[in-house]
Amino acid sequence: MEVTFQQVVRQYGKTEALSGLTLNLDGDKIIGILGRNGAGKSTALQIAAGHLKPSGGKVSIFGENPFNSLFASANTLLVHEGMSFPPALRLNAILGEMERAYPSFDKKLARSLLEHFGIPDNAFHIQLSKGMKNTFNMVAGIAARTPLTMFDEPLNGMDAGVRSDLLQVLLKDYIARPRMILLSGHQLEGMEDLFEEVVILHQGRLLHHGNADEFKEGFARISGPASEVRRAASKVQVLELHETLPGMAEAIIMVQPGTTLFMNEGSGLKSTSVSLGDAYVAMTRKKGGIDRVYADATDSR
Ligand SMILES: Nc1ncnc2c1ncn2[C@@H]1O[C@H](COP(=O)(O)OP(=O)(O)OP(=O)(O)O)[C@@H](O)[C@H]1O
Repeated sequence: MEVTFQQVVRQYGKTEALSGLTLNLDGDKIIGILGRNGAGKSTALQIAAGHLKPSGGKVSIFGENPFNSLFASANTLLVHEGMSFPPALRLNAILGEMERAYPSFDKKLARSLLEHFGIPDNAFHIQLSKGMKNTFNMVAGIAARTPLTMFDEPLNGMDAGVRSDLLQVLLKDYIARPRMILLSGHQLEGMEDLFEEVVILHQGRLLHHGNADEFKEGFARISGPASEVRRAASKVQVLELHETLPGMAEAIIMVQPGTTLFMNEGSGLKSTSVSLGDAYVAMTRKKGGIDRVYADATDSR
């Protein structure tokens, strides 16, 4: 399984959603596709699924251009909130259609999962609540078992119980039948533990691609008395530093692989790990952050 983007550009009028994205993914893995709002994640996934044509560059999925490719459409599935199904079909009939479209679709698994989540299979898709729609879509995506399955913000609107059950079943099914799964999202709780690799997009380009654990290990959060945090931070690359309580501060810093943070005993400093979500947000935050925006906006009054 190989997905490659070479210098891919995608324009929407004057907006450039992808500005020369180059990325190589291969192997059966669960890969997190992360990035701030507007970074180009959905556009990249829609291009990989063959739903959108790039304005420039080359994309290949299983060695083929996915756009208008029957082979690619039978072997890839993009699950997203805007998925639409024929309004006259009940859920059970939609599952029947998916079974015909995807050779590895497991209808029995899909029906059992719908029953578990209390979604009647004689309902129409349009009648479902937002969380139920996304649950149905994700169930269909898991049961399709396409060699490349992509989920774009799949967990929106779901309650915590449904989220954790779906992620558990996704992991179980992936272990039983490995395939390439791309997962994008902002609410990463529960999801980030599944990622073997992470791809971080920023302003339509690739900012980082690598092993998820190694990426996380490249960051640390130090907190404690503000003067001590500033002293420790002066020796390393700091992504973010702000006051918490009066006289106290915390910073997110970059840590070189294989190095240990040296902190004076009795300094009151504490070092903790940084979640994947906090790490990529810190990495892509504008200088000064929201504190600077607020200070600048209110200074002149
Ligand atoms: N149909 C469209 N028409 C015009 N501009 C679009 C369209 N779709 C996306 N864009 C623009 O392309 C850029 C990338 O959007 P995209 O949806 O790919 O980002 P994203 O990383 O998925 O964002 P989010 O996390 O907010 O969903 C944004 O500037 C967006 O406004």
